[in-house]
Amino acid sequence: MHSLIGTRANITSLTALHYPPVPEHVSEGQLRCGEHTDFGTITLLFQDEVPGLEVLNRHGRYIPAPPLPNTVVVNIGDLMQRWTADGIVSNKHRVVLPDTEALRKVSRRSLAFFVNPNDDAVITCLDDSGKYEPVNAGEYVKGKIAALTKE
Ligand SMILES: O=C(O)CCC(=O)C(=O)O
Ligand SMILES: [Fe+2]
Repeated sequence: MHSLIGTRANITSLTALHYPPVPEHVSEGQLRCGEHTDFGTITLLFQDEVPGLEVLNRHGRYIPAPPLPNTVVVNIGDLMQRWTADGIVSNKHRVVLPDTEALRKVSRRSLAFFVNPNDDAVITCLDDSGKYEPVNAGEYVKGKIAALTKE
């Protein structure tokens, strides 16, 4: 399913994210990265030392996932949720602005390794429950990315 990582037939990507210092005046509720789920299989997220990442827990409350030394955050993607028929859930997450003046003055950097199945993979529920319609992985993820850039 992931055998073609590194070729044009699989859109797994390593993305370098840069959040510039926070301007002095920001709108109410301004975020560095809005609430979302990732789309593919799993995401490996490497954060620098600037906090802000939050994950939604099962009680519907956002909790911080602060940077810890030598620690990688693993987010589950939507295709993994479909594959496992909700056995593993793609968790919502977001990046908020830091509380302190000092941390607002510095950039935040992270590296996200978005792991995706091969473009031609068909993702069906592994338990044969049919809870989700089979989807073509490439079309699914590319469609979600296209919808993002339309917003
Ligand atoms: O920068 C981060 O810590 C999170 C980024 C993220 O969730 C994403 O790009 O999907
Ligand atoms: Fe994400």
